[in-house]
Amino acid sequence: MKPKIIVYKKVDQSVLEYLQNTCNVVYFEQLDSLNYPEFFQELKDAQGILGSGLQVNKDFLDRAPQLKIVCNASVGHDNLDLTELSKRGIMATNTPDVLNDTVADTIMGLILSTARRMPELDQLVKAGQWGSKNEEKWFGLDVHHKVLGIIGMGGIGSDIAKRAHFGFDMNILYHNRSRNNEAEQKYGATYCSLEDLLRQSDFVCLMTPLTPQTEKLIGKREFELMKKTAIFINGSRGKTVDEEALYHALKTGEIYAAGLDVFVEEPIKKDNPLLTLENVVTLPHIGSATYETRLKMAMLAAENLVVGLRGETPPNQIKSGVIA
Ligand SMILES: NC(=O)C1=CN([C@@H]2O[C@H](COP(=O)(O)OP(=O)(O)OC[C@H]3O[C@@H](n4cnc5c(N)ncnc54)[C@H](OP(=O)(O)O)[C@@H]3O)[C@@H](O)[C@H]2O)C=CC1
Ligand SMILES: O=CC(=O)O
Repeated sequence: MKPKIIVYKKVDQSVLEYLQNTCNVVYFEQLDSLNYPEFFQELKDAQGILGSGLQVNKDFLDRAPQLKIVCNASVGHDNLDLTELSKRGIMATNTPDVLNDTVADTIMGLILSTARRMPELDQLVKAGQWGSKNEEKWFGLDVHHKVLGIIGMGGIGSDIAKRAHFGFDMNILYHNRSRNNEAEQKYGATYCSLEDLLRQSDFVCLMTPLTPQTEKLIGKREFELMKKTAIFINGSRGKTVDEEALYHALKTGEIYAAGLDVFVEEPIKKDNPLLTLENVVTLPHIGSATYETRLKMAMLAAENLVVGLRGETPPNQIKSGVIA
């Protein structure tokens, strides 16, 4: 008999067909309060789940006694309690690398749109406020030849560095817990302490995973260390930043602007004060969201699931109990 699995996010038909070759697939295009009861009913005898974002913790796993594998269609896996999964002998997988270029493109978009204030000026033009020829108040900041500090020079960070180095002649600083020799050699990236990076960078780009060590990694003190003309970009997870401190830094001119793809609460609440600021460019967590890349991620997650349920080691197994 084919093992029962649940896919809990919208995926391409080709991914479903691939999974259906070896699995009995229960498909939820998306989960909401209406179909949660049905989802948890199905979970009781499911051996695998595939999707992204569900908090897979002790309570969840208590409701999934047959589970053998949890496949994130994302590279981030802060939604998974790896210790609890490991205790129960349940495999966990993610989808690294296939999204690096796409996320790096998004980050470059945030860098350019914050520095050159594109969304703000777009609104102005559409509102019929392009009164005079060219106003100094529309000026922004250069990107080329500036210093880009990348906190989290991993797969995505390296692809951001590549674009910034070859495309924009930027000087790259980075901070990790360990050195990234490849980024140093290929993109001339210079390793430095977090403090030095914050002081020297024109653009500070946060690209670490969310872990206990990176939660609120950037807060009041870190914004104080940044240049007044610094632009802060967050492509990691909302909780890596103290959002109140970020609001204060933007509101008081401690930093120039921010480009944010991720937030503490997603979807962001309408009354979040960050949304009142002109010097913030927001995106709805769409770093990897192109048709091509989302298909690759879903297919990779499906391959991990099929291999894992065959009793073999999936290509992107996350080390048990290890946080990033
Ligand atoms: N906005 C979006 O749509 C997307 C967001 N993401 C987020 O980006 C994150 C990174 O993805 P990816 O590049 O593939 O991951 P990688 O594991 O390839 O890179 C992560 C980097 O962060 C560094 N890092 C980890 N912990 C710390 C720390 N405490 N202090 C400083 N550096 C640290 C690591 O280096 P070292 O181990 O040496 O410290 C590594 O270089 C994901 O976990 C996810 O949260 C990913 C995809 C899309
Ligand atoms: O946020 C997206 C991811 O892949 O992680």
